[in-house]
Amino acid sequence: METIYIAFLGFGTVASGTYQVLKQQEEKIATSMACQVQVKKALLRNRGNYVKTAHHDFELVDSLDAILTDESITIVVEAMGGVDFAKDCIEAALKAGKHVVTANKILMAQNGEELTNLAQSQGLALYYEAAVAGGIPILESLRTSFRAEGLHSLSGIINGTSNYILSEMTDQGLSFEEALQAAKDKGFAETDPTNDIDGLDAARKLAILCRLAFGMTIPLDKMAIRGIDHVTSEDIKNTSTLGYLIKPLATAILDDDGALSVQVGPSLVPKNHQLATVTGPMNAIYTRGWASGEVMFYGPGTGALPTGNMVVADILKIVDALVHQEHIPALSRYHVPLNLSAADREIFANFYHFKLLDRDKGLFKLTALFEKYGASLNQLTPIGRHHVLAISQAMTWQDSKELIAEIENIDGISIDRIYPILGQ
Ligand SMILES: NC(=O)C1=CN([C@@H]2O[C@H](COP(=O)(O)OP(=O)(O)OC[C@H]3O[C@@H](n4cnc5c(N)ncnc54)[C@H](OP(=O)(O)O)[C@@H]3O)[C@@H](O)[C@H]2O)C=CC1
Ligand SMILES: N[C@@H](CC=O)C(=O)O
Repeated sequence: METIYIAFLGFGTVASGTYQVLKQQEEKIATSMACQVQVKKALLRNRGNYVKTAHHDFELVDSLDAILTDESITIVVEAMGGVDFAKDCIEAALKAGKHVVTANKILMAQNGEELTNLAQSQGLALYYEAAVAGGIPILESLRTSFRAEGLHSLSGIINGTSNYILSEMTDQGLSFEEALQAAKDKGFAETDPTNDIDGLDAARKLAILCRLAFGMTIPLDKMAIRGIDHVTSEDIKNTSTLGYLIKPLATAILDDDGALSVQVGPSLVPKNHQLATVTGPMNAIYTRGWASGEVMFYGPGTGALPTGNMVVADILKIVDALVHQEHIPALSRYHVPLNLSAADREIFANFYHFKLLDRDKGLFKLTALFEKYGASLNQLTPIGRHHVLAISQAMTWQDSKELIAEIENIDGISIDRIYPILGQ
């Protein structure tokens, strides 16, 4: 039976999960693929950090060349993270004629198009299923199962740390700081959790999703990105009384003219919506399409085995094509020129949390202002003595900012919060 050899670049959480799946399912893989898949080498930066307790049957090497010049190695798995060195390694591996699998979301969000083009020009695979929502096979589903679908929108909970933090604040009454510490203790958060909290991690994953779902490559500076660190327990309580949960959502909505609106940030999800059931560190991607209707993909967004399972799926896709001498399909969609919403990051609906210091005077002025912007105060609920919550439909982000600026100038009102609402 033929053997296909692979090499790891880095051997941390994802690589060791990948190795574990390959070893544990060795027989099943060999039988179903009519081919054996074996790890031959792993590039390590610091052998001292390598966990010796794990049994391994591959060679540990210190230089990339030891992998690139080994002609028996067909597939390179980049599992180091970071941008510059990882990019150099992937380019070098492709130029050396090796197929590449990576879980690197930062690199694939930033340089995905360029690297995919390089792989395609070489007739090689560059697969990165594990880069978005770790254990959920969403990218391949978008590429294959939704090939003929015209998606209208995609909303995802694609950062497990921020979902865990907001869930703990909602369900256990923890403060933001307590919930963040718990996320660190449980290993969901990155070593430096800044990008989990400020929305950048989810924005990178959304950029990758949009390439596969809508064919558009979106630079991160064109997205409206907000973090979850300003969410307070009071907001959670107040919005809950109105029937909403605050969730870390990444959303892309395509309008009838083909313009995409993209945003990431804490958003209000009606309690009876499927995305409201996605709690703790779990991830989900909810799509609405012309033909498929509503579909939700749900699963773990992180962890050695779930993520390793997706890396193995990418490896086996390549193995399958090699064994059957088939063309290697590119993990990309037809390219559509970037077309962001004319209204610049339109938000379907907004939620405002006001403190009316002088209730009667404030309310009068607030209603007049909303009228001026063509928005509606369609849910106005006093909470406590001076709090009022209001929801206005379908405002643009630019209008929202202007409205807020005007509100802040009114005596007797202080605006505390603004949250978008998941489009119904
Ligand atoms: N963990 C998860 O659940 C998920 C991770 N990912 C992505 O997968 C990738 C890997 O993540 P993860 O496994 O968690 O990271 P880890 O930190 O656990 O592992 C990274 C490994 O790469 C090694 N490494 C880093 N830089 C170099 C280098 N210059 N040369 C050689 N080896 C190097 C590290 O070595 P050393 O020990 O010396 O630092 C370590 O062994 C990242 O891109 C991450 O974003 C994606 C989805 C989920
Ligand atoms: N820190 C990330 C891990 C996976 O990408 C998250 O919390 O989702």
